[in-house]
Amino acid sequence: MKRVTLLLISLAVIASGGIILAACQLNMLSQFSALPALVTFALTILVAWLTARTRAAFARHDHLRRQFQQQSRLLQAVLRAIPAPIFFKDHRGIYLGCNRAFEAFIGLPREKIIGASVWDVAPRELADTYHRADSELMEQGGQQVYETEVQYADGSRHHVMFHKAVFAAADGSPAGLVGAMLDITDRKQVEQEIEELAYHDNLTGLANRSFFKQRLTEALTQAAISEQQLALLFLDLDRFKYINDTIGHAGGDRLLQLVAERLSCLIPAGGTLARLGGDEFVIMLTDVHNRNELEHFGNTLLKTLEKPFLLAGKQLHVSTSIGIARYPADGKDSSSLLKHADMAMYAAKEQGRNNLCFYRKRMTRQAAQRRDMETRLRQALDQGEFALVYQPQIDDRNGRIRGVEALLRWHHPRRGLVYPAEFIPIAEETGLIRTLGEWVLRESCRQLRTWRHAQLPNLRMAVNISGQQFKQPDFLTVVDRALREADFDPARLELEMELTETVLLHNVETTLRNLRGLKERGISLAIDDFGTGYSSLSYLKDFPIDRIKIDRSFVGEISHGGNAAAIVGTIIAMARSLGLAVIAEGVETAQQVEFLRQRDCFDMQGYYFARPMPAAVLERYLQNIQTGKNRRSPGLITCRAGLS
Ligand SMILES: Nc1nc2c(ncn2[C@@H]2O[C@@H]3COP(=O)(O)O[C@H]4[C@@H](O)[C@H](n5cnc6c(=O)[nH]c(N)nc65)O[C@@H]4COP(=O)(O)O[C@H]3[C@H]2O)c(=O)[nH]1
Repeated sequence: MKRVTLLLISLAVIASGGIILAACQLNMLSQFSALPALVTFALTILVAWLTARTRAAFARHDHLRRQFQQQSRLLQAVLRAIPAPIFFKDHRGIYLGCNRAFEAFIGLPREKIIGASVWDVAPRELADTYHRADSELMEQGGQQVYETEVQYADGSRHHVMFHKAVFAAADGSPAGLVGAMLDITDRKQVEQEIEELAYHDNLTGLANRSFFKQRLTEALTQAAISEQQLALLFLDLDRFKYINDTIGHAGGDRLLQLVAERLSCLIPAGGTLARLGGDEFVIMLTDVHNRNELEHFGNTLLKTLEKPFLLAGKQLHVSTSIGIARYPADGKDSSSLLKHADMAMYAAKEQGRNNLCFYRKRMTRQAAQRRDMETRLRQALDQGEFALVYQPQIDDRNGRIRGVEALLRWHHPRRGLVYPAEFIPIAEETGLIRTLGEWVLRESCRQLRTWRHAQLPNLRMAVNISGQQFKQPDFLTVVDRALREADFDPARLELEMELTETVLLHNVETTLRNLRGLKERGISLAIDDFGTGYSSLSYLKDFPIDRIKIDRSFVGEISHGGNAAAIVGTIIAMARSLGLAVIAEGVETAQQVEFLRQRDCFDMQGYYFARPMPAAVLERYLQNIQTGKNRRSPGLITCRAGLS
């Protein structure tokens, strides 16, 4: 019993770390025990081994404790350094810890957060949402990621992405969750900007074409389900290109913004306004009941845009053309509706602008013809389908032909004779006018040379030059080539141009250089269609013009009362005071001739005297003049309309 007690004491001493003491005690034990020395030795070894292990265990435990403390400090430092709010909660949703960023988000110190629930730190509604999300995660396990907008304690709002994950207890059961909130406000902003760019027009802030098409497609689906009507109004500002050239691009942009603002105020609920590009706007109206309602709305738009715009302290008047297409009558999908509204808008322009027009099926046919004309026009020159006709210009004092105006005709293989009003605008749009214009210039010069060789009277040749040709930097080279080829006296060439502000303002330097160059060559210049459009008096003074042509629309109205007679009288008086020659075109009646005579305007051109005629017919006429057969009245110079 005594031995056993001693042994136990030894072991206890060894366990308490006293290895030498234990060895002494074992020694003592061996002294007054009867245990053999070998057993004593074995016991001593065992005790020593156990002692070493115990000490190692103590040391390891101590090391682990220190390591744990160090790691814990490191973890705290890492958490503190992370700018994103981080928190952890137990399975009941009680906060176990968080970092500084989370304290800033909640607006409470860590001590107050730990031990609290989400309802203690967030407004009730938000707390409910967070709790729902947390419970879901705890039930399903794994991870949870979602985006939401949150308000920080300082009042600032942020877009955040929550990343949450469940952590497990030692037995593997879910013990709680850890969450991090990544601030994605900047990314959201960039995304929004990209979306803005993708869906909105950045000049006006309105929907752009692709967004509009998307909205339209959705609205069409809806309209099909609810069997409702829908309408598109396609708006295009009249003469916007001219306005843009006149007031500059910054002014043009500002005008478009003002137009967008005015239109925005008129869009009813459910409607969408978009800018498709340039000066094209489109409005979609849903739940449309009848045509009258649309017409009324369209007229309101026209009137609203008619009111002057204030730009850089100046009033600017614009007008608009509107085309209307309806669902389901005029198209069932977004592309055809847009196309048809666009066609109707073109028709509105053709009908004199500042107008609205509903789509009709024949417009599709006309558009196809126009496209066909565009294609054919490109080949027509090579195929020799163009020809010039010549309309005499008369000196009414003696009935002599002073000159002729060369007018272009297109002998279309299927359609027959096509007049310039139909194809010149297309040639101008497509740029083909440059080649065509050069051909006209060369052909008219060549014709004049032929007449000279045929000993026919000296004539002046008036050739129409499009603004586009005139703007070309190599325009003078083209003129020189035509003159050289025809060995032609430039003094007998008169170039007629509609010198609109657009032509003159666009690239003023080239325009002036070309005008001076023509004058240096002795070519005279006339302003065509004077009084219409935007020809302004200042050009008469600033540019080297020789002659103005009074537009036939005024001449035609002379005897109908109204302003036309006064305008014609004023143009003649003004031309005279500026020392310019003047010719009246479109003279059709004896009254008109008389009116012009009384105002000392003797240069005339018009059906009263002669229609435009092919060169061969004109030659016969000129020969008759020489032989005295056509001396009586200028009115006798006739030509069947079919020839013109
Ligand atoms: N109602 C009426 N009309 C009359 C009368 N007398 C002449 N006309 C027509 O008036 C137009 C006069 O030509 P414009 O003012 O230069 O107007 C021309 C001109 O601006 C343009 N054009 C014609 N040929 C050319 C060309 O070779 N190049 C360019 N760039 N334009 C051309 O096309 C316009 C129309 O030419 P056209 O159809 O040949 O029409 C011609 C002519 O046939 C009349 O008494 N009554």
